[in-house]
Amino acid sequence: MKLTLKKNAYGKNAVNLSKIIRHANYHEFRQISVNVSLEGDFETAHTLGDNSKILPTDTQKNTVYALAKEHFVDSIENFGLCLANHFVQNNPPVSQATIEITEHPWTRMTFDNEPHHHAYVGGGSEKRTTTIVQTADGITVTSGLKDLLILKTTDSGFEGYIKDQFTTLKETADRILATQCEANWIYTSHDLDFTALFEKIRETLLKTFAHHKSLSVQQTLLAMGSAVLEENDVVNEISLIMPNKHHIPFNLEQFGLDNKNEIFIATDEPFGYITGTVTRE
Ligand SMILES: O=c1[nH]c(=O)c2[nH]c(=O)[nH]c2[nH]1
Repeated sequence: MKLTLKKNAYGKNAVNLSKIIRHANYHEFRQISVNVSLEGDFETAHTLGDNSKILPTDTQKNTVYALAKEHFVDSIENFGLCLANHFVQNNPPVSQATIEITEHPWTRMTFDNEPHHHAYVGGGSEKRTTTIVQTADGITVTSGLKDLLILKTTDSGFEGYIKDQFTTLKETADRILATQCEANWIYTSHDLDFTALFEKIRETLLKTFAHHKSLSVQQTLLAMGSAVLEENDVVNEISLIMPNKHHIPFNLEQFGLDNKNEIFIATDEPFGYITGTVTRE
């Protein structure tokens, strides 16, 4: 029997790095987690144990720290582009480098409307993300956010669905809509103001979620993705993951009380899992 090694990749995950950028009048603090993954001509490492084409993952990790000194100065996208280019350009066996970066946000403490010089508060669950893929054919930049907790207390309903012998869910024209949103969008170029675009796209996602008269998570997901594409020529496609974090009205009638859509059980699991990709025709 002849067996072949198909797709293979290797790299270093969770290279956790923090950086102080000392400006004249304040310290900027950044914290990121980097995954490096290389693909290419690594068959003989698997078949013969010949490591002559292998750049050790330990070296990959060191490269992230070393290049951060000069090159992690603004967006995670620009740092990712620098890393991907380094691995492809300096290692002939590498045909594809994939760099994933997650940024853990820190914001400066503010007292009497004045940001403190060097003290920070963690940014909560939300994280900014990017994935850079570089091959001989080109570079793709996919950016996004994850663990963005958003909720609205009205302008959301869910009615008119299939009912069968197992249906117990009550139709509602007024419910809580809550999700832990992940979004990933693909840029048409790798020469952009990534931070300004991130802020703009995040704002569009939030604004659309807030203003949409939601008949379902599915409908809101499409509205959010469509708004991003309509407002940003430099985005080709966006994928959204919007788990439905249920808040179920609690039965107060058992205590002779009327629940006017005020008291809910917040349930973590199970949760609805709604995903979708919106693209240009
Ligand atoms: O917006 C929703 N979409 C569904 O598909 C669904 N299913 C469900 O039980 N509740 C909801 N809500």
